[in-house]
Amino acid sequence: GIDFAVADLGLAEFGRKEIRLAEHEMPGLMELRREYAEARPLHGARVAGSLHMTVQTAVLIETLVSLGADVRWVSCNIFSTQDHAAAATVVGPHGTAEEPKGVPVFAWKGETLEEYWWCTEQLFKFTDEAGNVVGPNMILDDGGDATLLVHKGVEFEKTGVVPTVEDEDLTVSDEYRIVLDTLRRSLAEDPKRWTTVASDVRGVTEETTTGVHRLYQLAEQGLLLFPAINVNDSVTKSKFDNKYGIRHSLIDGLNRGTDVLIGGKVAVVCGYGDTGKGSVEALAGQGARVIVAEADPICALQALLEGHQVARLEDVIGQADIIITATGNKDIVSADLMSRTKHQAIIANVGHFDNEIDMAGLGRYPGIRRLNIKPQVDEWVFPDGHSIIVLSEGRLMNLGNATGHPSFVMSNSFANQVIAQVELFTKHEEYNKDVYRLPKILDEKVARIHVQALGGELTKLTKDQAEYIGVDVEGPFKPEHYRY
Ligand SMILES: O=C(Nc1ccc2nc(N3CCOCC3)sc2c1)c1ccc(CN2C(=O)C=NC2=O)cc1
Repeated sequence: GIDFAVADLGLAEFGRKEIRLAEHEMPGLMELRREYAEARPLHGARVAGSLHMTVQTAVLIETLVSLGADVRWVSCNIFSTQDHAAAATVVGPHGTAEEPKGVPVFAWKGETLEEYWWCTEQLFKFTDEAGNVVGPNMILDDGGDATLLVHKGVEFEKTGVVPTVEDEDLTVSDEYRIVLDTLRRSLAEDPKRWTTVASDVRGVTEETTTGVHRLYQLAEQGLLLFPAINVNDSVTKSKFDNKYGIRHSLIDGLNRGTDVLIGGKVAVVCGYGDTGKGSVEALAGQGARVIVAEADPICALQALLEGHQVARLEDVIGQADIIITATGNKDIVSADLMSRTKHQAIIANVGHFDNEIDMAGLGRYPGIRRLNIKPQVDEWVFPDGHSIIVLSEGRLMNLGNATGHPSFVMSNSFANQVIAQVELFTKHEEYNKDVYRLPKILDEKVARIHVQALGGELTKLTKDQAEYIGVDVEGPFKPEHYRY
């Protein structure tokens, strides 16, 4: 039997139903299963995955398995696991709760940090045919925690010492102390463990900006232990996540959270990058009058040419019925600004991190009262009696008040992941210990599959036309620096 740690295998039946529905909305992954079914290019791959254990991720996992991979999985966030998806992934399409035949998953919603890092450590305990514990030879990462554990492990094996952090050394986070304790324990068991793991790993494919940033830092310091593919910067990943994912789930989150009519209202969107563009389009589509706040003159000009007023947040906050932050920056909406909103104005964040809205400052505002309406929806009442409705406690509301990106959007992201896993596993000799993006032709391949799935008919260039613009008939159609 397989090893695993999930909340409740009894949820597997529900999870399997939602996985089946999601497969229909994830044509990218299902097409890759068909295309690679024969070749099984990931036969022999042992993939350690650290990525939100959701219904969509279950489809990704089962795609890797159908391409021949052996997989172990954890979530990369202590709250993001959908327990029914985790259960269904362990049971598998042909197993039962009594006799699971799926994939070892170590994830449940609401893990403590100690549990989170214990789960992550389980990723590295594959067993080979002879029943020996072996490590992965591929990593699929989101945020870089699996990659971090290997790199820190190797670093401490080199010196033979895992630093003990003196309690008064407050600069070190509690989480880092947990990582050190995890490594100290594992080094005591086997002082060469992580060096062995690292030597087996052919490469890592990374999902998000945070993880990609960490990889570039390791590469710059010459510390990267294996090649990495930056999946985040595939056009069919980040632009689609940010623009089309948010365009869908911003409205979903607002409706589930407040059921407020958006038509006829004034919405202020801070930030007009891909996420802001998706947010503005969705709100304008519902009949809101949208005002954009932007620091970048190019993005601001784009907003104006789309017919939206561009103003400073502090000048228009009093007119706003709905305030959305999508800047990827911090300290966008202060408590003082929130004290000047209309009564029952709604504020929500869909930006990169959780620090766009100053929740700490709001909690310290003199005389403020917090009234919880329902999970992820709070009314904060100011001394003057007016209130503001805050969604997801200022954190990403598309996750807290809705269900994240829709399956079709994740199909694009995860098709890039599968292609990147196949690329690194089968051609790892062609890669140095550096960070790479997928070639544009593969980005286009992901797009082709999804165009076809939506019934689009691509126009074929004649040889003459292709030569005229200096491209191959089959692509790539744009230069590397092209901005879509
Ligand atoms: O982060 C994700 N999800 C998440 C869900 C709930 C949640 N609750 C939280 N808290 C904070 C403390 O107080 C209690 C509540 S944090 C948190 C995070 C997440 C990101 C990307 C994808 C990628 N993705 C999709 O978007 C769709 N399918 C996917 O795999 C998923 C989840």
